[in-house]
Amino acid sequence: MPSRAGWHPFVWVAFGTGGRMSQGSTRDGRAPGSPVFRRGMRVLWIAIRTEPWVCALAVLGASLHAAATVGSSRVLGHLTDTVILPAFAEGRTTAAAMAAAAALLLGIGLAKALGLGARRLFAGLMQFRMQARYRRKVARRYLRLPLSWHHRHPTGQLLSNANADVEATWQPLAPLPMTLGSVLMLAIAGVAMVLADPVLALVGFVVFPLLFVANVIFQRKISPVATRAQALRAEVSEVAHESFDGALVVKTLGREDTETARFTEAAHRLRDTQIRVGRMRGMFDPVMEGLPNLGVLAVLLVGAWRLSNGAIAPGDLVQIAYLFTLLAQPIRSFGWLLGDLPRSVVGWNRVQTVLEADGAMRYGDRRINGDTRAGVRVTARDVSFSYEDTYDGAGDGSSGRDLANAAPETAPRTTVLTDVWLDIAPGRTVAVVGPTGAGKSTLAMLLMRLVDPDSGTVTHDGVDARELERGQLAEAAALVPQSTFVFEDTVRDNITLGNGASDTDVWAALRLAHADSFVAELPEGLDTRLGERGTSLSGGQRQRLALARAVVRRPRLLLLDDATSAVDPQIEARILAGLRDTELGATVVVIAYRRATIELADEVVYMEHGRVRDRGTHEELLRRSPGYERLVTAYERAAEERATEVAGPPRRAAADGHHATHEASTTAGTRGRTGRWMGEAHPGRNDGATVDTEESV
Ligand SMILES: Nc1ncnc2c1ncn2[C@@H]1O[C@H](COP(=O)(O)OP(=O)(O)OP(=O)(O)O)[C@@H](O)[C@H]1O
Repeated sequence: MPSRAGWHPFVWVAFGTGGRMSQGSTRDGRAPGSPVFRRGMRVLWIAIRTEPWVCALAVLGASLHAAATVGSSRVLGHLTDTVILPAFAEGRTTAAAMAAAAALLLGIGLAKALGLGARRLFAGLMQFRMQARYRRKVARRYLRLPLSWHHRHPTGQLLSNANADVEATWQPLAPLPMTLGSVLMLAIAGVAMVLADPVLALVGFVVFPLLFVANVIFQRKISPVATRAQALRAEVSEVAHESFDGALVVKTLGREDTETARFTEAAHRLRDTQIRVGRMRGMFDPVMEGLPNLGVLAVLLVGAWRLSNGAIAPGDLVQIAYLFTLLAQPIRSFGWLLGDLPRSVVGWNRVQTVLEADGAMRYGDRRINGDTRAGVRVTARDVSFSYEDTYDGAGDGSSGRDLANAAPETAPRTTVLTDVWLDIAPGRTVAVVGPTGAGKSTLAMLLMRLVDPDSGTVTHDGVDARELERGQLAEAAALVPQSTFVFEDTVRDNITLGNGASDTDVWAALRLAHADSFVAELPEGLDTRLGERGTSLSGGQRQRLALARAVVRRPRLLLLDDATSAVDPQIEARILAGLRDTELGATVVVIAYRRATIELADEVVYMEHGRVRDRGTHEELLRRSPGYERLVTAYERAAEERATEVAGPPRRAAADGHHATHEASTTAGTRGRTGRWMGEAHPGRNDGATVDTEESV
């Protein structure tokens, strides 16, 4: 399994599907020519349309709260004039007046509490429902997108899309009902103030627009910084994911300090940007806090003058001053909403980039013909394929080389397969052999339709793979890569992956994969839970589980991409012989690096530099293909060298030449993120994994 054609975890579940990312929105939180506010309103409108009832209930709660709040000021004004002032004037008050006042205050308090509770409850419901819905959408999309798309997007970025971006998108839903309620509150308050005293109301009408203007200025200033913070959040998650995922490499090469420094740098960049956001909020919040208080002061000054003139009653002044203090909070909710909008728009754009990505992979409505119990005839006709050169370090476009988000049709590409012709008869076992970088794994991906060819066609039982209905190939074919993915689940569920296979079928598959003996020895057999990524298993055990997972589906086409590299050569040969001889009847394509495996194949396809150089039996190729002869001899020599190096009976020892030769190849040239090792005539494999013998399990 090549490192560059690395398998994304989603592949294990999906066995491939597809699409291409569509462009159209920039990542800076603004669609071209569309201001953040308008874009943000459109995002909120989507939520309102999706959850109309929950939203209506939240707004109803907010309105009740708003009306009760304004009502409470009116009640206070009324009580000042009818209860408090007469009490001061006469030195006493009636029990009936006191009871009426208490009942009024209690009623209004209850209405406020009810409104507040409903607003909070339904606003939260709306926000979390939208988050859950979009997390689901993003995850479903990921599983449907083709491998080529996953190659172009770092896992950390995908995690960030599904978490931070979705959360940011729906963050403004929390203050939204309050803000809508505030609009109502301002309207009622405006009317109440005009009715109480038009002159004092004028003071309010000056302060409220000021608050609005302050909000707009703030939103303009904070938008680009919030956008940057959102992108940096994704970057931190990417770096963290890479460091943790590559923990083994980091530890074995003593790169802890370097990785820590890399993470710290990203974390500091995020910290600095967030501090800038905080600083802006720090400047804005006091303004928002202070303006209503200035309003209260102005109201008191003008009100005192109006009172002394006898133009208003004391209750009117109390009512308006109290309204001002009450309104400060709801008006701030405009600020919260507007403050959240830039992040929301950025998050939405990032989420949309995923949701709109559908890619070039299309499906038809045809099914694979032929006998459903026999192998599939696979052909490749004049197939060429190139990879996009897509790596973008920051993933946020900041590097200026945002190839991961460049339109696929304009991204530079490197051709790795040229004019490949293949015709594999049903039930045959074919070994694909070639130096590293020759394109063997890419060919396997094409046969599994994890990617589509640039030109030419791949057919299964005569049907163009592009015309097959979605899920057909996943049903009929299985690909087992070298590096296997194990879910943190039981052995049984790791094998069936919920396909309903019986325990008898599971054991039969385990026997075929020579995994039955070690599974039987596990503490709870099929019910044993495996650690994250199968860390409780050896490399060879994981590979055999993956093989069992594939054969339990009784595939009609089985593609083994160096799938048994960590297994003892003799067991590997026995597994392959078993696959050939069972009533499975599958067509088997095995990317092979061991002579014993190659010799078991009915036919060998020899590849070099992305082309099929020769095909025939092993003996035929040895006779007429010097490159093939050199390669197979090198495999054999390396295997012998390893065998003599390994003293005593190995428990879990490297038992063939893969390790040594692969190490030689990795030191001979480094392969960067987009590096190429086309056509190096070396036989190495296995990325340093240990090889399991039967006893080792
Ligand atoms: N996702 C990718 N993006 C870009 N280039 C890639 C990608 N995967 C593989 N390549 C390149 O395509 C070429 C063929 O790779 P491939 O993995 O198919 O070769 P291979 O014959 O299977 O090699 P190996 O024996 O090392 O596994 C190599 O040059 C490799 O660097």
